[in-house]
Parts: sequence; structure tokens; C-alpha cells
Amino acid sequence: MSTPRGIDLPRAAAAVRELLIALGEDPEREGLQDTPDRVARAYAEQFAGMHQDPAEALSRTFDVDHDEMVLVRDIEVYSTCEHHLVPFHGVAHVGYIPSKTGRVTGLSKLARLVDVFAKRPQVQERLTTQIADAIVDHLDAQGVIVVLECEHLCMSMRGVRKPGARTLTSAVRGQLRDPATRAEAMSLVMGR
Ligand SMILES: Nc1nc2c(ncn2[C@@H]2O[C@H](COP(=O)(O)OP(=O)(O)OP(=O)(O)O)[C@@H](O)[C@H]2O)c(=O)[nH]1
Ligand SMILES: [Zn+2]
Repeated sequence: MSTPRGIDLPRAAAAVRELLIALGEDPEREGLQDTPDRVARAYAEQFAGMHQDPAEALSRTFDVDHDEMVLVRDIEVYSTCEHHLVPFHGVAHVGYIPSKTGRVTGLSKLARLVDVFAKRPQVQERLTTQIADAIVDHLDAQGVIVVLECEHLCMSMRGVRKPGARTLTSAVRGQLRDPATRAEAMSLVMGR
């Protein structure tokens, strides 16, 4: 098995074993023997974005001479709430107005960028902001709009127990901050 970048798998596995003991479980029973190693590998995947560079996700650009909005809607997002370490999931809508030179990135790279930031311990507000700022910084975009709609399992399966409640967050940058343009972009993003 390859060692994921920046993650100490044996230490993570030892911590999971300790957690099982603290919860009153027997980590030696048959069903749990491989669990610490398995959870460590699963966490390495879940938090892989901590060791990835957003600039890399956006490094490939194309000169297509297009300087109007490009929008990818309904990008599936799985992230982890940093307060409870349980998932929040939903969709991201990412739109941008390319730089004046009309250089665009590959569409899949916007989804890769979402993953770089989603696969970290997060709050939804920061995740939304980081995606928008990276597009401004690395694509020199003239405008950006990012909207996330997520359900937080820490609100559904425990605590306040409100399954189905969805949290909307947005981040708008550059030309899209103008109120009329912003309203138009928001209606496109929300599919109305
Ligand atoms: N703003 C924000 N809050 C979040 C996010 N994810 C989880 N939370 C909230 O973080 C808060 C943590 O509150 P605490 O009172 O410290 O924790 P708690 O006692 O487990 O709270 P409850 O979830 O209400 O039981 C909760 O209100 C969560 O709903 C997020 O992405 N953004
Ligand atoms: Zn939470």
C-alpha cells in the first residue's frame, strides 16, 4: 500500500484503537481487528486535500477566448465537519468570468478544486470562501460565484436531529458583486 502524503498511518491507527477502548469496545475481537488500520486509511482518503495544492488543480488552462460566465452546477461534495468529524454532503455550484485574456481551465478542474478544499476538516463557510478565492488567485478570474448546499450529518443523525435541513452558503467576487449581475448569476446558479 502506498503511504499517503503527510499522513502518519500507524499513529492514526493507534489512536483509533485507543478510541475503541475508550468507548468500551474490545479492539481484539474478530470484527474489529483490522478496523484501526482500515479507519486510518479511510481518514487518509477523507483528508487527502490537506496535502494537496489548489494551484495544481487549476494549473492547466486553455486559450478559448471566452470572457463570459462559465458555470458548473451540481458538483457533488463530501466534506467533514471540523467540530464533530462527521460528514457534510451536498452540491457545489461554481461559476466564473474568465480573465481578460479569455483563458479558461478544464471543467473537471473546478470539481477537482472543490475536492482539494472539501477533503479537509472544514466548516461550510470557509470551504465556500476558499474555492472562490482560489479561482480569483489562480485563474485571474474577473468574477466568481460559488454556492454550496449541504446537509450536515452532525445536525441530522445526532444533536438537534433535523434530517433534511440544508445549509446554503455563497461567496461572490469581482464583477459578479455588482447587484444586478449578482442577481442574474444567482438565478443561473440556482437553476431558476
Ligand atoms: N457555522 C457552521 N457551523 C457548523 C458547521 N458544521 C457544524 N456546525 C455547528 O457547529 C456547532 C458546534 O456547537 P457546540 O455547541 O460546540 O457543539 P455541540 O454541543 O455538539 O452542538 P449541537 O450540534 O447543537 O449538539 C453546532 O451548532 C453545529 O451545527 C459549519 O460548517 N458551519
Ligand atoms: Zn458538526
